[in-house]
Parts: sequence; C-alpha cells; structure tokens
Amino acid sequence: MASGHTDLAFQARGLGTIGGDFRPHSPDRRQSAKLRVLAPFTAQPLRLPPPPALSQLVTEIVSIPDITLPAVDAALQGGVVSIGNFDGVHLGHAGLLGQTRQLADRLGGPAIACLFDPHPIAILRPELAPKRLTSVEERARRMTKLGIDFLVVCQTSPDLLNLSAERFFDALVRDHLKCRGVVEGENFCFGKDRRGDVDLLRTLCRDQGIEFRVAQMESADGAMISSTRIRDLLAAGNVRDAAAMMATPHLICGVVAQGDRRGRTLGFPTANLEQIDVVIPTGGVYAGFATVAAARHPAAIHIGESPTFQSGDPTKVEVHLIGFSGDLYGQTISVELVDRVRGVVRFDSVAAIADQLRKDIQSAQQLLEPS
Ligand SMILES: Cc1cc2nc3c(=O)[nH]c(=O)nc-3n(C[C@H](O)[C@H](O)[C@H](O)COP(=O)(O)O)c2cc1C
Ligand SMILES: Nc1ncnc2c1ncn2[C@@H]1O[C@H](COP(=O)(O)OP(=O)(O)OP(=O)(O)O)[C@@H](O)[C@H]1O
Repeated sequence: MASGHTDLAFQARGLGTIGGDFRPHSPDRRQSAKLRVLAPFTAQPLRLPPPPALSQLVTEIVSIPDITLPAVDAALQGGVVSIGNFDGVHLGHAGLLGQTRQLADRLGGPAIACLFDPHPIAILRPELAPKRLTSVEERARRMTKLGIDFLVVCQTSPDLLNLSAERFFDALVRDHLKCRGVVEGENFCFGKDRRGDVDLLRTLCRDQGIEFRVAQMESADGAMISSTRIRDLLAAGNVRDAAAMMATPHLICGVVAQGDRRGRTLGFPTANLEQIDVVIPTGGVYAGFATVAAARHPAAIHIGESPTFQSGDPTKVEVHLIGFSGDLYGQTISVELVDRVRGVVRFDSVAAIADQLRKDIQSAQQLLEPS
C-alpha cells in the first residue's frame, strides 16, 4: 500500500485471477470462469504533511483472506498495462487488450487494464456526464474473456485528475505497477487537462526502458469505434449496430418493480425494471433475451411511454418474457437488447394494442432466431 499525504480515502478494487471469489451482488452478475474479484477495500485517510504525495493516485489492492497485500501487489507488478475507460469494452478496446495480452506473454508478466471510476467527466463536468454503457463488473467480465488478468479500478477524484501526465505516469506505471510494457490507442490522452498524449507516453516509457505499443484504431463503416459512438447509436435506437461494435448486445440490468398491472389484462404481462444504471436506448419495441435466475428467455421489450394509456416515462423499461409465467417481483433481470422491432405508437383501443403485441412477439422471435 502506498503511503503519503492524503485527506482522501481512496477506494480501489482489483479484479483478477487470484484470490476471493466473485460474490454476485445480484443474480445476473454471473461468475465467469476465470474472473475473480477481490473484495472492496477502502484505505483509511492518512495524515502526512503536504505537498500531496503521489499516493493520492491510487491503485490500492485489496486485502482478501489468505492472500497478503504484498503478495497481491507483487502479482500486479512487472506486467503490461493499458489505461482507459473501457466503457462497453468495444472492438477497439478488444484489439488493444489483445495486444496487451500478447505483449504480457512475451515479457512474462500479467496483462492489466486500469480504469477510473467514476468516469473523469462525472467529476469535471457532472452536467455533461453520460450514462455508462457497462458497469465495472460487466467490463471486467468482458476483459476476462480477452485474456486480461487484472482490472485495477482507481476511484476518480479531483486530486487524481490534477496530476500532471508525468506525475501520473511515474506513480502508476513506473512506481506502482512497475510495468514492463504499455499499450494504448493513438488517441489516448492522460494527466491534468488531458495534456499527455502517445508521443509523451512513448518518451516516458523509453526513458524507463518500458516497451510501448500503439494499437491500430478499429473502425466500422469508415468511422472510428468509440464508447461515445455506441452511446449515440443507442440514443438512436440502433441496438443492432451497437451490439456489433461491442461484439455482444447492450446489457441492461434492473430489479422488477410493480407497474400498473395492466399488461396481464392485455394478455402480455411485463416486468417493469428499476434501478438501471446504464444507458437506456431511445423509446421503442426491441427483441432480446432476458436472464432471470440463471435462465435465459427470449423477450419483447418496450422502452418509454405508453401513449395508449397516457402513462410511463421515457426511460421506462418493460420486459415480456416470451413463454414464461411466474412472479418476478423483486428479482434482478438482465436484458440483452439484440434488435429493434418498431417505434412506440398510440393505439385507439385495447383490442388494437393487444393485437399488435401478438405481432411484436412473433417479430421478436424471428429476429432472435439464429441466422
Ligand atoms: C412488446 C411491447 C410493445 C408495446 N408497445 C406499445 C405501444 O406501441 N404503445 C403503447 O402505448 N404501449 C406499448 N406497450 C406498453 C403497454 O401498453 C404496457 O405494457 C401496458 O400498458 C402495461 O403496463 P404496466 O406494466 O405498467 O401494467 C408495449 C408493451 C410491450 C411489452
Ligand atoms: N477504436 C479504437 N481502436 C483502438 N483503440 C481504441 C479505440 N478506441 C479507443 N481506443 C483506445 O482504448 C483505450 C481506452 O480508450 P477509452 O475507453 O478511454 O476511449 P473511447 O472508447 O474512445 O471512449 P470515449 O468515446 O468515451 O472517448 C485508449 O488507449 C484508446 O486510445
């Protein structure tokens, strides 16, 4: 654990292949084969004199039963790191993390991804902060499949964001992780005001004898893939292209709350999801899969208002699990949004909307058939 002045209690989690089982917070957070998550840890505030020490940049590794902190620290060192937000873990990230894995194999250390949570923009300009595409746990799950050994999560703070690019590099890459290699995309920026770029990073790495690689930027339809682009696609209801860029459908998790109980009178009960903390696509009817209690069902999903009944809000998410009957209240459901069926319409009668829902379910089933 680093020492130095700070009034802050930093919190960081390491997600890796050693120690502590991943204890799901909710049923949908399945334990992946390789992923282990170290239990959350909060460093106590330290009282040492100013000026602020670099320990304010934190990648504190979690203490867990059976594994002492130094052992965990040592396991993280001498590897290859890639730093970013990795929201969505899209194809661009996948290429980058694949190279991180390869370089780590060649240099003989762990492959590490490092991210900042919450997203720096949430601290700098909260009013502009977008909703995230993926929870940190979901990012870790996707990274595990890409061969990443550890995800180091630094809690973002104003002090962290105030570190110059050089100080940030020295603290994280040189001193804490003692990296042998670094891999980034060519648009990577780091340090205060994002002043550090790949040219500076190359120089800093060279001076320390650290191998540095710039990954090729991944594009789709002539434009670079980015988390921002995927958020824009979801805002336009284009869940299919979003899924293509992440190599997996956009995932929404929520807890089932009571609705108006009108759905069952229409012949199509819906689970109304609350406590969603990721991007919700624009209003419409979607085809997807809903996983509850480890069972995956085809589903027709309605997002947004129900103009027919003058009810709902634009971010309401209702899921009809096709062929399922049972009580879902209070359960956590994760919904994969595969394709869009249509926009939301106002119907003149209950019979007309019920008729349309029947057709929607057929359309959803067709869209979900393997091609
Ligand atoms: C597949 C599907 C499509 C839907 N499409 C519409 C629609 O186009 N217009 C509308 O007003 N409501 C639509 N709804 C919402 C229904 O009106 C809603 O499920 C019903 O009012 C039940 O609401 P409750 O769960 O709050 O009881 C749709 C629901 C589903 C499951
Ligand atoms: N399309 C891409 N191809 C290759 N590398 C990428 C691509 N997009 C981002 N990267 C790299 O992945 C790392 C993490 O990027 P980050 O998640 O911060 O960016 P992003 O996906 O472009 O997100 P945002 O849209 O929020 O800027 C950085 O090194 C960045 O250069």
